[in-house]
Amino acid sequence: MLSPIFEVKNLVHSYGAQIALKVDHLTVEKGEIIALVGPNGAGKSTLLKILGLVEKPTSGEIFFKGKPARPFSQVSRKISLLPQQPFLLKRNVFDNVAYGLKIRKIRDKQILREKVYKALELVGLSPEEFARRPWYALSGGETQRVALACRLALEPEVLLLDEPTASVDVYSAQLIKRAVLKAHNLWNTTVLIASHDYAWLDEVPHKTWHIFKGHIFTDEINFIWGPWQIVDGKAIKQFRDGQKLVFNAPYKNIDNPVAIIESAKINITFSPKKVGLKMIIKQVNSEINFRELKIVVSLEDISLNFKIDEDLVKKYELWPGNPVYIELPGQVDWI
Ligand SMILES: Nc1ncnc2c1ncn2[C@@H]1O[C@H](COP(=O)(O)OP(=O)(O)OP(=O)(O)O)[C@@H](O)[C@H]1O
Repeated sequence: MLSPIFEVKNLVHSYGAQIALKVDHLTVEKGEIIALVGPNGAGKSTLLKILGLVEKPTSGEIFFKGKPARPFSQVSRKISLLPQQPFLLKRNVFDNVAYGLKIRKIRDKQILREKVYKALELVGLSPEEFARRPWYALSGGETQRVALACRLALEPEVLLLDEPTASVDVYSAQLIKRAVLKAHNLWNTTVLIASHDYAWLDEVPHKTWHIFKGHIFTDEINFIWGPWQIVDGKAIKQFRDGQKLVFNAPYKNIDNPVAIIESAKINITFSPKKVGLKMIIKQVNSEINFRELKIVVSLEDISLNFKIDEDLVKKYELWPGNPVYIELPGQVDWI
């Protein structure tokens, strides 16, 4: 069996006294597209920098295709990271895209031209129009696409994208999405994308990982933020509409505890007695497979997602805007 493209063991990364990332064990398979989602400061960029081998973890091991991968080593050339705020070199677009290729000893002018033009076309920039443009004569969206072209020209085995659509318009965001999927199709590139743009991510990843307080959750999960009132071993969240959520309280003291619920433990109650938490359906997406749909329900500041059989969606008319009654487990994890 092939080794995973990445394996991470006992990784801890701290900035001073603060632990930004703690991963006991994690694998990424070749050709996977994984979305990393989580609030600001969760540790997404830190994970991408460590996997990109441009930051040395405080402790722990990273394996690339089964071999130890050291930061800044030769193997890092197979991995390309597009940081949150990419910068271009003070030269024209062609020279920016050609730069990484030249470092990799590609000097033949014809090959360079072919590779640069192909990368520009991938990101939807006409080479005739853009190749000779200086770095300062580009819009924000064009700059981001040139920065992506610089990475795609290298035909990376792994592409790590940190908020690739954070400061671009819908048009550029769609072109970036198309380019990433094309790269994946052309070279079976493994892609990890940190993003807050859920609409953009829709239908891109094979998997979604949640990152929170430096921990990575690889199952489909949901977070419920407080404030929680702790009474007699119970944690209670009160909604403005008078409804309440009650879970077993965390067994140890946690600052601002957040409840974690696996999607697999969330159910809709179809009983006419209307028991459970009354929530509103926000989205029904057909992304899983043809028998199951992904449904998103919300109430005030909470939003939950889980899978549901397509037949039930039709039978009970589970369309956006309709109310549903949700049953949650009494026992949840806390972080
Ligand atoms: N160079 C640094 N020095 C000190 N602390 C840092 C540094 N880089 C990140 N941190 C801290 O580490 C934690 C994780 O940061 P990181 O940038 O990985 O989060 P993130 O999930 O990418 O956030 P965002 O969505 O805001 O980009 C944060 O608390 C951040 O303040």
